[in-house]
Amino acid sequence: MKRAAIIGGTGYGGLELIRLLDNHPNIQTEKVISRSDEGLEISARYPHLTTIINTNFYGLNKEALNNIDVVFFATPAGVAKNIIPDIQTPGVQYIDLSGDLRIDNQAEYETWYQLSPPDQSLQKSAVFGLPELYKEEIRQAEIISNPGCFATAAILGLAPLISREIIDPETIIIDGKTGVSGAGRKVSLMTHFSETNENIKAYKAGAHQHTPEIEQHLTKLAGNKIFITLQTHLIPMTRGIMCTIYAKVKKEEDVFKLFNEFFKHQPFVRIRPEGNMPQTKEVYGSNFCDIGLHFDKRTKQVVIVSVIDNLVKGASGQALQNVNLMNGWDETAGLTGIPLFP
Ligand SMILES: NC(=O)C1=CN([C@@H]2O[C@H](COP(=O)(O)OP(=O)(O)OC[C@H]3O[C@@H](n4cnc5c(N)ncnc54)[C@H](OP(=O)(O)O)[C@@H]3O)[C@@H](O)[C@H]2O)C=CC1
Ligand SMILES: CC(=O)N[C@@H](CCC(=O)OP(=O)(O)O)C(=O)O
Repeated sequence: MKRAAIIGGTGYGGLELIRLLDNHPNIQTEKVISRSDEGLEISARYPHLTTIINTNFYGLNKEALNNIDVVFFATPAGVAKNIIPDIQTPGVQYIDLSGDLRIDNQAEYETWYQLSPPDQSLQKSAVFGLPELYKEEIRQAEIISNPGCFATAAILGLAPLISREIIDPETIIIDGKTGVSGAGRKVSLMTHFSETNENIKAYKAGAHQHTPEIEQHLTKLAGNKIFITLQTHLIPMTRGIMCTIYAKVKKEEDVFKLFNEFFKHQPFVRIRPEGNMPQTKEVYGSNFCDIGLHFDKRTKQVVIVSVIDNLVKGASGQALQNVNLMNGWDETAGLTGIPLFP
């Protein structure tokens, strides 16, 4: 059994890791780390874990990471980039759920995250953990930069079309919608019940930090610089992300065949038949990304709907999928649960 430590274990990403690791045959949660709840019994903070997790939160210090094989950072941007250089030990695997190591260009990181950039050699040593595009690199990695939630749904929805030059990249519009757990557990006006319930709000117009991440990977697929338009919306539900993506087709092809072919060896991507668009509930609690497509012959517009659970494929499930690959385990280990429907 490999032993995992979760830094930021009081947050939603950390809690989701605890839930998923509990069902894993090869790795277990050894230490859950929190600055605010050090010493407290985990089930006292989270009664849903009563009789399941019988340990206390550890503080954030080097000793807490002794005899640990895999360290997950379920912490805000700005944390992992500063801690990893201090603690990095050969043979230990590090998975960062934040955006710290996702952006290749330091100036871009500074602009979009409003933080000083990570050390360049650290950033370059991290592999972007999107298994559907980078499986072989992930198998060799020691540090994983786990993708953002909107970025996961958007890149998977666009990758087949971009790599085959089916669409005009200048026409890409990504309309993203997320449930409130995407903002984490910290309290804020953004997710205040009375301002979220029966409401929908567009946020981070022209300023969403997943924009450069999506552009970076579409650019790699295309071989030339791609800019996209991304507008995110907060909607009154707990989990789930839907990216509805629009683009102009420049080369007509059977998009269903193309998507099925592109993802045929990817266990967590499911392509819907013609006319069948996925709903967030159909992936709730699971590591699936479900994709539906419509091509309008009159307008030459393709519409792609890509849904994930932000906490699973959008964060902790994808992190575990990466750990499975890094250790040569079955890619789906611990991730085979059926979505919770309804
Ligand atoms: N929620 C989501 O759907 C997704 C989240 N992510 C990313 O995953 C990461 C975790 O997100 P999420 O769990 O939602 O966030 P939360 O706000 O729910 O939790 C973050 C946790 O990090 C800890 N923390 C905060 N500041 C620091 C610090 N300076 N040093 C060490 N620990 C700190 C806190 O624990 P404590 O104070 O107890 O130490 C807290 O429990 C973030 O980077 C987020 O952007 C990525 C994709 C999707
Ligand atoms: C509702 C809400 O605020 N969602 C967050 C989701 C991003 C996230 O969780 O973090 P990363 O940037 O590390 O991927 C947002 O849109 O910024």
